[in-house]
Amino acid sequence: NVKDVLLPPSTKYGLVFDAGSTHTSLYIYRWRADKENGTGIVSQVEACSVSGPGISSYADDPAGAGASLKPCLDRAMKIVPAEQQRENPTYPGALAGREENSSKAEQVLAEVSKAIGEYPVDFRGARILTGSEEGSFGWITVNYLLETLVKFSFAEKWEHPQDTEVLGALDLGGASTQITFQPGVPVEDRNTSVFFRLYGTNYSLYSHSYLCYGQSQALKMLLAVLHQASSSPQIKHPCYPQGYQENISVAELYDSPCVRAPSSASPGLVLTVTGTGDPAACGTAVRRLFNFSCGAQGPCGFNGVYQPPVRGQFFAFAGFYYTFNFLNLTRQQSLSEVNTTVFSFCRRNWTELVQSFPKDLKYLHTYCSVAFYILTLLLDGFKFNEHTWSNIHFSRQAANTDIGWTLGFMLNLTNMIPAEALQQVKGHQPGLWAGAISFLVLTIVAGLVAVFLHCFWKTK
Ligand SMILES: Nc1ncnc2c1ncn2[C@@H]1O[C@H](COP(=O)(O)OP(=O)(O)O)[C@@H](O)[C@H]1O
Repeated sequence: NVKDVLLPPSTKYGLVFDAGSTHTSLYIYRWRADKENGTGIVSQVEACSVSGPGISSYADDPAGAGASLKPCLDRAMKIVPAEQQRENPTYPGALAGREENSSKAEQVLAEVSKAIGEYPVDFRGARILTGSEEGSFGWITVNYLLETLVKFSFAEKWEHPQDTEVLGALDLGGASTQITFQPGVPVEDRNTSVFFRLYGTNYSLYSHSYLCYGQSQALKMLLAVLHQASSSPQIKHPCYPQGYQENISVAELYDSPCVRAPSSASPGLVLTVTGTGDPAACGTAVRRLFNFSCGAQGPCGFNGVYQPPVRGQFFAFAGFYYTFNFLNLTRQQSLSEVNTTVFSFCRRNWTELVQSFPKDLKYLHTYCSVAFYILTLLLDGFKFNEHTWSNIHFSRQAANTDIGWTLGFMLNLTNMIPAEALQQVKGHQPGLWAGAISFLVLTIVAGLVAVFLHCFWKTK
């Protein structure tokens, strides 16, 4: 078995931080050499949520970012056996985000590295992931976890993993969204082309990350569009439930580069946003966030970005999952059933919603907007249609492990998915084995910070 051969001789742990635009988590992974029990595949032990918002919110308080990680690091130290912390104390680190040269991001990174340095782990430094890496590592995670499922369900296929169709990955974060898949045609635009050689097989992927098209920023853009269409500080919001009302200042609404404030707007002005619960108008408003015309340069996603037609099965996770899960739409319902559910949800009034879902108040007012946003993004943006719709699997987890970039990042860092076919390495290059295994022994910490807000603040 491919994966068995690569395993370290005992249980190892890897820690990866994911500091997103809206939240931060520490993922604790474990893998073992034990053939009978789990055949050495990586599994997630725990995902610890750092209290408070994403580390990126700490751009003006880098020390606070370091301190915010401590409860999760303490938790990890309880899980990873003490002797392992000292014997195998290497934890590579990384920082998820966009702009490597943002000085604020660097400061946050430095503080975070300092905080991790106080723990008995060998921290290898954090770095910022590009949007394309975020998409690609998500794709590796999905396909690593799904291969495992194939192994157990379709032993035959496992013998010939190259016969198994890889899955595409759809990730909806707070600030950006990524689409990554293996198209049936050559990728014509080098900027969106990603190449991997895994287990001796070549994968030529399409991957693109759309900045500002994550869930939180999209909702902000939507509100800005509605504000600019209204001539008064009273904004009617067709995607918010009837009876829902909130106030937001012009300064808060335009605090990100995803939305450009009109010159006439005075920052101190407070806007009153009132829900009208009108699904048809909501759909129309959401479509205004996109430019769907492709121009002359061939197939595209949206805003003129090249994209070959979607192909194969897809996993849609993070923001794609949360809202669809809330609406009970993660069971492969048909597109028409999804539309009916979303329309009728959008017509429910706020008082009734609050009574029905008292535990979901944090996001309750957003579910209609986000449902329309997801439908528009997938159908008009990524160009799924009523036939390919059924190829999208809305999931948070596979094999008891959260789907996101962190696992793929760790697998890549620890070289757990080798580029070359295993027989070759095994048969002819024992030295590489020692190298691979000792590298595995150097466990992990990784990941920090989607630096959106920094970038935003920096560009301000
Ligand atoms: N339970 C939930 N219901 C609805 N939306 C959610 C829920 N949890 C998180 N979100 C939103 O989903 C989006 C994506 O989440 P996540 O992938 O954690 O973002 P990031 O990593 O960019 O912080 C964010 O905008 C976040 O606010």
